[in-house]
Amino acid sequence: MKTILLVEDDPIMGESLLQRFELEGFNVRWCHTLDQARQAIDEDPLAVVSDIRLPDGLASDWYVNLPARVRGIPWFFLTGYGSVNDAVRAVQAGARQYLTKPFDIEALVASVLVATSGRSAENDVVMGISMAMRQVESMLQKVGPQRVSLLLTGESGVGKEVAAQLVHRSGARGDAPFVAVNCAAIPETLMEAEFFGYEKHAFTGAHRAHRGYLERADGGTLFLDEVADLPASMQAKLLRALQERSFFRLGSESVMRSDFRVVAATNRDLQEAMQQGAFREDLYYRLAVVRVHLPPLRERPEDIRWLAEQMLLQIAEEQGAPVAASEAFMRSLMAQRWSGNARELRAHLEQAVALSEAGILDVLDGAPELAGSHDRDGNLAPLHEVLTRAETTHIRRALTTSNGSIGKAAELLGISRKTLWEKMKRGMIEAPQQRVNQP
Ligand SMILES: Nc1ncnc2c1ncn2[C@@H]1O[C@H](COP(=O)(O)OP(=O)(O)OP(=O)(O)O)[C@@H](O)[C@H]1O
Repeated sequence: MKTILLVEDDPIMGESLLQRFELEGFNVRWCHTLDQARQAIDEDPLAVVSDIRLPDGLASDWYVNLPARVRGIPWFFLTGYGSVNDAVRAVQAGARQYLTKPFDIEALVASVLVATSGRSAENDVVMGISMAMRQVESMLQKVGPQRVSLLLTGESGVGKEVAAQLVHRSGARGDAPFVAVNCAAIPETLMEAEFFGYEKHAFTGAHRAHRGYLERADGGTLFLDEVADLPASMQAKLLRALQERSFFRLGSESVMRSDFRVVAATNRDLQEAMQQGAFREDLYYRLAVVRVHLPPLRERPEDIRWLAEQMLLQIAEEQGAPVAASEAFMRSLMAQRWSGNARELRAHLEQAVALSEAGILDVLDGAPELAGSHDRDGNLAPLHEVLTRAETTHIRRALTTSNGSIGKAAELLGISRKTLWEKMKRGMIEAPQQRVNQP
């Protein structure tokens, strides 16, 4: 049974939380004192929602002294203004989040739902909780096991690769390969060799044989990102290989066979590319047996909070240290447009965590450029220094969001490529390495 432990001595607050969580289908065990809670915690609830100050003591003191296994349950603390420090201490010891009263019940419910779905259901939501993304996700799960070709469309950073991986997981054996190829990042001269592989001595510099992407994807998924960037010659060769399900390594005459599913992705308008003759129609129909469009984040604001919470959990796991965000911080995220979509959100969160104290995110961390607004003696820094720092931070953020592409970053920033170059040179900012292909 999905039980939530609610520890709250205020009868009105307790009653409304009880009703709200029951509405979500949870069974709620409501305790009014710490003493009652100490007994109820042994019933292994899915999550705990607890006030800090209770008639018989501080819930945060109780929490920090619990064994790690119990602290690993998702705990949410509700605090009045006076007990924020206690809540922060609890978060540092592993609690999921604290919300300052008066808080938004919907926000608490959304966070609890995210935290508990990961523990109870095998089929977690992966793409988003908005209606649009739920439809996307159910479509992906439906086509998963069918091994038909799939074309994912949507702006840069919306999560097309995440979608491709979901399809891969829902269709293939657990250990089947997922080979991701960024078609825009491979020089045209190397393309054939990278896709089809080559034999030793096939060309000058081929010191040993090499398995191409098609071969490596055998039994699994070949993910062709930025597929619109495939040059015409490669489009023709790829089409042939897909149709015949076979190909030759460069320098070899023996036919290679490889059985894989193709998932292609593009942020460009392929219809237009076809009309202009830049993309082959026959290849399009080969790739787009099913077409799924991922809408931009600004069209589904209800996913922002959900995504941010997923990402903060991932970041905390990667860093091996707890991360928690205040409600004000979450609201500041929801107020932004995220033209770089999930990728921009992720970059923003990583930066906020890096600049935060002990992984606790508050509104100021959402504007990290202000972090250096005082010198060591506490004096205000000159305006030009603060502005320069803000500019540098923001340019770095755009470059991360654009995956290192200067053209895209300039577009996001609303300045010309040349201006961006100049600013990067002046601020000694280097573009991060573009992600090439990760097998
Ligand atoms: N549903 C999600 N949950 C968690 N993280 C996500 C989700 N969707 C996207 N992200 C994160 O956002 C970033 C961009 O996602 P992804 O690479 O899938 O976008 P994309 O649409 O393939 O971008 P591009 O078109 O530029 O290749 C990644 O860091 C990814 O982990």
